Amino acid sequence: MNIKALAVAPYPGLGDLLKEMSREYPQIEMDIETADLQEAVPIVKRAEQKGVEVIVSRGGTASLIREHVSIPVVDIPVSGYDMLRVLTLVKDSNSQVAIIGFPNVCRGAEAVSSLLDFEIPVYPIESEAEVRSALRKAFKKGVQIVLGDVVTVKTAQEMGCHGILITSGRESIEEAFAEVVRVCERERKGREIIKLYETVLTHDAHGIFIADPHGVIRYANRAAADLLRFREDELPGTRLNRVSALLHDLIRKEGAEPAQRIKERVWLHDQGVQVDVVTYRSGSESLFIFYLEPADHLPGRGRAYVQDRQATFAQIIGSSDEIRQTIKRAKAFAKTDKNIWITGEIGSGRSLFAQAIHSASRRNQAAFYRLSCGMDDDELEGILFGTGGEPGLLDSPLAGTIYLEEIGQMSSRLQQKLLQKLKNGTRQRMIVSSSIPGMTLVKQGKFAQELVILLGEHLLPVPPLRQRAEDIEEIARVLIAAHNSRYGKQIVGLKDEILEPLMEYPWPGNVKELENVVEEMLLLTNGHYVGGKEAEEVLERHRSEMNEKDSAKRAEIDLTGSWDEIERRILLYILREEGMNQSRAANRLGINRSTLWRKLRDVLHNKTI
Ligand SMILES: Nc1ncnc2c1ncn2[C@@H]1O[C@H](COP(=O)(O)OP(=O)(O)OP(=O)(O)O)[C@@H](O)[C@H]1O
Repeated sequence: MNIKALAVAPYPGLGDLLKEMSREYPQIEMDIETADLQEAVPIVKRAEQKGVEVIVSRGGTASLIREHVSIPVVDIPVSGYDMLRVLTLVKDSNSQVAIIGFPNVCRGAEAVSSLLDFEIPVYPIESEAEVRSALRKAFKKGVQIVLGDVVTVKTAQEMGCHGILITSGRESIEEAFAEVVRVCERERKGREIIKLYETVLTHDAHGIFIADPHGVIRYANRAAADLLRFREDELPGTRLNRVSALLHDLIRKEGAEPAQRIKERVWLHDQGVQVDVVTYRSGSESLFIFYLEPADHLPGRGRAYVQDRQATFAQIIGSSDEIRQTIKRAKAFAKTDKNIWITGEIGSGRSLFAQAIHSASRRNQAAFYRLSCGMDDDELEGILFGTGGEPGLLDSPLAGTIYLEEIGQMSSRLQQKLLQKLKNGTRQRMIVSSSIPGMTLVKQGKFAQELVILLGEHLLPVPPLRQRAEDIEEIARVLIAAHNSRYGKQIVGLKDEILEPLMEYPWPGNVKELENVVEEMLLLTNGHYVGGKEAEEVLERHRSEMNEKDSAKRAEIDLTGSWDEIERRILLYILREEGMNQSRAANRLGINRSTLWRKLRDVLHNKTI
């Protein structure tokens, strides 16, 4: 094996000896530099960058180098022979002698001097800064000759005293060369083992990553990077809270109870994940090893609606003051962990706001569950509170935010149960929506006041579309762009003559209704602009349907006329009842969404109606 080494000799004579002796070790490719203490630092840093595997130096210079490089540093010892040589030299001198030096120099000095029956005081030092005061102490005691390292000798001479360098002889250098070979073999074996472990970890199907107590990721394998949606090389050095606030919370928990092994199920992006955190103690430091395993079966999934991709504030379109103020409030609420009560008309974007708040909150790595309180009471109870031993959403660590739509429809029995649960504390943030404000529901005797207070820690009224008519054009443009690609159209905008009636229409179904109107208009448009007769007719139909709404409500469904007319009334009645939500209407009618759309289109095309 060929070893790339650098020797830093603190005094020139050592450099010469190293050069001469390195010829006897052809496997060590050794560069030799002469530098003492600080002078050595830039030299060794450069050498490390160039791929030098080991550094050889002596005494204080070796110790200093060790602080600045991560490769091994071999210390040329001061052997018993070296001590013997120098002590023999000064033994018969009439002057008082002392040794001042780093531990490697002092080591053995006492043993050798006592063998020679030559009492010699020893002043050990740990750093260059201590040399002067050690010398002063020695001079006070009448010392005239000081034996030591380069720095000791230089300083003694500066202070007007004799200094004799304790040099390292051939035996010490042989010892150092043998150590270079041993250290390199050990390092290479260590590197091989690390490589082997890294290969195993890289190919492990589990996501594995390691974080330090400050939450900085030290290592991450490929599977972890995939689950966390980062590049493998981006993760080391990144703070865990930037990657996932939820996982970061786990180590905060682990930090509090270090003996425990943590097992949690969390929601990372669109994936349920089983997380195990093991604490590894390395010296005084604790490292957290995370094992991530994708978990396919998530409680509540399927029964409650878990949104995989969350909407964000960027998707809320509009530049009216009303919508801007609402977004501003909602963004401020997102920063807190308090429950939010959203009021607003059907289709006004309450659910969009709930999702955007979740996405901007610290819970965004956990799931957003959306449930309608209009569903069967027992089913809602099962999902929220658990059934058959399976925990409910309110006890599931997976749910970050639970959004309950139309909370006003919740039965008083479930209201009481939810109230009890909230009083005992839940892990989830609750967002609820209603068309009627909470306190009005209380006055109507439909809702428990205490629950309104607990769920409405923050109140977010979402304005109806008619109060922000200036947003209509902007929303319509985005809808047109989306539908163009869906229906293969090349529509580029709205004609001015349709914009005014669109802005004047009161939009009882709000943005949801606007979505339907624009979709209908677009389907009937053959040119490049939405407008003209067909578009006006679509709007006219909506207007007359809206006018019919009151009478239809009074008379329920008018059963006069042809079957087509009755079917059309039923379809529109159900659609309106479901807030113009086609999926829910189709569900209620027991037909699929495309059949509903086809029926609506036929009805709309039928000019006889
Ligand atoms: N400001 C907006 N910008 C863009 N799209 C919007 C905006 N507000 C609402 N929408 C869209 O309108 C539709 C209805 O919104 P959403 O479902 O959030 O309303 P809702 O008040 O929760 O009503 P519902 O209870 O009927 O679902 C959704 O497709 C939503 O993406």
